Amino acid sequence: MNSVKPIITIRDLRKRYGDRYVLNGVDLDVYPGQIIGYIGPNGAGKSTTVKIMLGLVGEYSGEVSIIGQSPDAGDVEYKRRIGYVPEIAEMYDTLTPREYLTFIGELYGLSMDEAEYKARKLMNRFGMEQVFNQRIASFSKGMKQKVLIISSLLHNPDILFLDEPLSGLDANSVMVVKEILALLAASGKTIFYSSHMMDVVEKISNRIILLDGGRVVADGSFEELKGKSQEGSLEQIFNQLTGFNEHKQIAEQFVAIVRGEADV
Ligand SMILES: Nc1ncnc2c1ncn2[C@@H]1O[C@H](COP(=O)(O)OP(=O)(O)OP(=O)(O)O)[C@@H](O)[C@H]1O
Repeated sequence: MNSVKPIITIRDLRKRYGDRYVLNGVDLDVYPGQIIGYIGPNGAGKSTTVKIMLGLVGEYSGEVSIIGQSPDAGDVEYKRRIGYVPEIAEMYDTLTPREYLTFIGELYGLSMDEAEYKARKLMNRFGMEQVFNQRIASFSKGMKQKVLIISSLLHNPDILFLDEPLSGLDANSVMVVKEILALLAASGKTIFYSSHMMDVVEKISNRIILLDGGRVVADGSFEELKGKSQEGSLEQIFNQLTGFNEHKQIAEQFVAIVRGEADV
């Protein structure tokens, strides 16, 4: 790995909202071809880090370099080499996939014909040829998710940022998308995968980064993380490393309150 240059470098990244630091000195080197499972408790700072890398959040301290460029340098050229699937997407429901994907493709520098041609073919691969000209508003959650995945890949990006990309997908589609990610990584693309689905992260990532309280608290392959912990599954390792073991107690109190049985 060491002879290859990192495609993403982060040094002592800090970010605060008001008086509160949500990132407390994050250091990372990410190499081409890696599938990074980026995990951490709610509010750990995962989205904030990704948004900083995408240039969507500024006013941070430390160094961030994506494909040799700083997101806050004002140069948007590197963004053409990035794809992004947000967790909650602003999709233009009144548009059809043909209109939406052509529009996104053009934003990324494709010609209209090229974008439409590619979008149609990708939609067909997802079994959505019949709805290419239907309004997105009428789509199921999984169908919308597939359109989003296509929109992030139309321009053949080098780095892909994915936030819960399998959300809403059926079991068959999950298998297809996991395979797509593995093939993309094998061809040298870098994938930054944020998810709370530990079983999926455990299987698809070749490197797992655990963020807690705005700091990287674990970084390594699943096997390496397992070696450092007494626990077996990534879910258990996550619980251990984030110091959480009261799930039963919280659940019992919650249900007792729901049932009107306890005053906790
Ligand atoms: N625009 C903002 N203004 C103020 N605080 C914010 C803002 N954006 C994020 N935060 C805070 O920063 C912290 C980290 O948020 P972030 O969304 O990065 O967490 P996350 O790890 O992605 O969480 P989740 O797993 O729930 O998506 C949270 O405490 C959140 O409330």
